[in-house]
Amino acid sequence: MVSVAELAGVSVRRGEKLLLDDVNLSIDEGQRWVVIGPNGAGKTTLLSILATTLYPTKGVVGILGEVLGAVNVFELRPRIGLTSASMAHRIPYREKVGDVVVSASYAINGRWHEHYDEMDFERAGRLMDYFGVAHLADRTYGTLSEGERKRVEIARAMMTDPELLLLDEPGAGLDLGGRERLVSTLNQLCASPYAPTTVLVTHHVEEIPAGITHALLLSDGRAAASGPVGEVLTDENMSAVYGMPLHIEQAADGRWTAKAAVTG
Ligand SMILES: Nc1ncnc2c1ncn2[C@@H]1O[C@H](COP(=O)(O)OP(=O)(O)OP(=O)(O)O)[C@@H](O)[C@H]1O
Repeated sequence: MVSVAELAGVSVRRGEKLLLDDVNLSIDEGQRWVVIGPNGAGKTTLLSILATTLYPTKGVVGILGEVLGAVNVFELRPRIGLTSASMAHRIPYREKVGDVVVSASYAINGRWHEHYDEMDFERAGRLMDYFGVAHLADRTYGTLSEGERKRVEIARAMMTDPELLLLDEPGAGLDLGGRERLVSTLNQLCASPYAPTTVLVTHHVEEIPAGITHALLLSDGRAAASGPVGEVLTDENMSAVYGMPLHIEQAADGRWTAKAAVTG
């Protein structure tokens, strides 16, 4: 197995607070991970480390064969695709959708005078097609619905053909239709042998695509459980982390549901 990310004894401290506390994690090529846990558990902090935008206070982080702190992160970042609320906020509202996607090859927000090859435009076109936003190529990003934006952001994150794809709460703020379209897109992506190793952060088990293979359950900065998704998303683990009796189920089509367990 080729390692894509390896965290050994990783802690992040800010003042008195431990945002991550001695986290160990090993992500291999081809795996599809979900990171789940209550508000403030450290999910975004963990994703920022994987995105190389945050360094740990303690511990060692290996990403794509390089050690964080001993590598030029600007060379590493094009190999990592990221969608997150803070990335999305940096996309100019007046930028055309086609330019939002193609400009990822220069790792910039907003086109200026860069030169793009025909191949860049072809790839952007194929990705917009794949994520169902090709018809929006000439619209400005600011005029899109939340669901359309999320799919454009994922197409953009895939533009550099990343080896690691990080998706931070892509379902946040979507209505039922938008969420279902997104899950269906992610199902397709996770099932593809050509898709990069993926790490998805979500609050809702209903948003976990069927092809997810592994899960990390974070609680108060610590890894409460990690490993194959079926072994991590159990009634016992989820109830302990959320502090209430929960019942978790995976349907035959791979979709997960969670609800309060009926007691008494
Ligand atoms: N600079 C900072 N100083 C102190 N505490 C911080 C700082 N940055 C983040 N935190 C705290 O660290 C904890 C983890 O934050 P993080 O955003 O990683 O959690 P999360 O699991 O992504 O949360 P959510 O589900 O609410 O998005 C939170 O309690 C947050 O308030």
